[in-house]
Amino acid sequence: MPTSRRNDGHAPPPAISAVALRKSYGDKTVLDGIDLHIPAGSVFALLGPNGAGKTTAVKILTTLISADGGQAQVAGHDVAEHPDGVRGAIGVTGQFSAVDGLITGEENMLLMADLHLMSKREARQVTAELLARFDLTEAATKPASTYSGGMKRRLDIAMTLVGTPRIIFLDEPTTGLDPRSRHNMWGIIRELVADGVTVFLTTQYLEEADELADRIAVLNDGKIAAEGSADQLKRMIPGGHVRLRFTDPTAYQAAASALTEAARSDEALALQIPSDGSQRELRSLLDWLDAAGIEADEVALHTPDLDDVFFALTGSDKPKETVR
Ligand SMILES: Nc1ncnc2c1ncn2[C@@H]1O[C@H](COP(=O)(O)OP(=O)(O)OP(=O)(O)O)[C@@H](O)[C@H]1O
Repeated sequence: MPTSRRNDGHAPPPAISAVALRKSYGDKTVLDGIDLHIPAGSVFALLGPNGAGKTTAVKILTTLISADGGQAQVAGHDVAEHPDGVRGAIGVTGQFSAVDGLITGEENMLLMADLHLMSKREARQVTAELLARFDLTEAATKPASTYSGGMKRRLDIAMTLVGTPRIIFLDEPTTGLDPRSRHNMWGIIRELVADGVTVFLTTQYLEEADELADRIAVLNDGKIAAEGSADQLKRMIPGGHVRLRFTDPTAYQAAASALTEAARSDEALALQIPSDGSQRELRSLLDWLDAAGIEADEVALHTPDLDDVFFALTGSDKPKETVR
């Protein structure tokens, strides 16, 4: 579910925008002209298969590398012309965390506060507040190397928040976390957005984009293959169907001969009938089965999910076990 707040009905000015952004490594074009328009206070998810260029896009927008072409503005600053302005407005937690394992969580935080030129008193106060907010008070005096993966990610985000950035880049924030830690992280991201922070997220998890993002862009072959809300993307591709499964081969054959538009699976005694998932279509199918005296043992409705969209747009095969 999207998490951003929009109270006044007006489109807020973009927190991040890019036009025709390009980047190549040697003769490999990684970004082939991408446009972005990310309103302040929203969550944007950049999805793409491994190697699609997600991290490259994050690196350009966070001024770590420069683009070969195009323009980008972050927090109103041009990334090429005013990188310091961009850096002052953003927080970044990447796949390579800034956490130093040899020192304690608290010391990591104080170090960060030092980098932000805070007074000792302010540093201690901000550190205590953030450690409490991220449920790290108890572990504060233990070396960060002893933390679990979820605790390290929480510390990483807490360190990012020391400078109260208004725009946060999260490069695969939940990769490698167990489901509980992942859900905790989603809660943290929702809280950030509730405070008005803009979140630019890259993720390999379609469910994560579905849960958090107001808008999702699918990066493929250096271009944005599609962009929209999760619902808009799901509507872009066909794939909704009703699946009928039989145990009686005669009933299966009778249904298969009459329902000519159905895709057959003779081995599984199953039929897939294209459907928009509406009550009307479902009722007419069930009425027809009743009238014909055919009984299916299982009726299942499949509406396209983000997985279908992703696999359709990136041209990759959907793993067999997720085909329903
Ligand atoms: N410094 C570099 N020199 C040469 N090639 C690079 C460099 N950095 C990235 N690449 C290549 O650019 C492509 C995009 O990489 P990038 O890390 O942006 O992808 P990604 O979408 O973030 O992938 P993943 O999901 O695996 O993290 C890859 O083919 C990668 O090998």
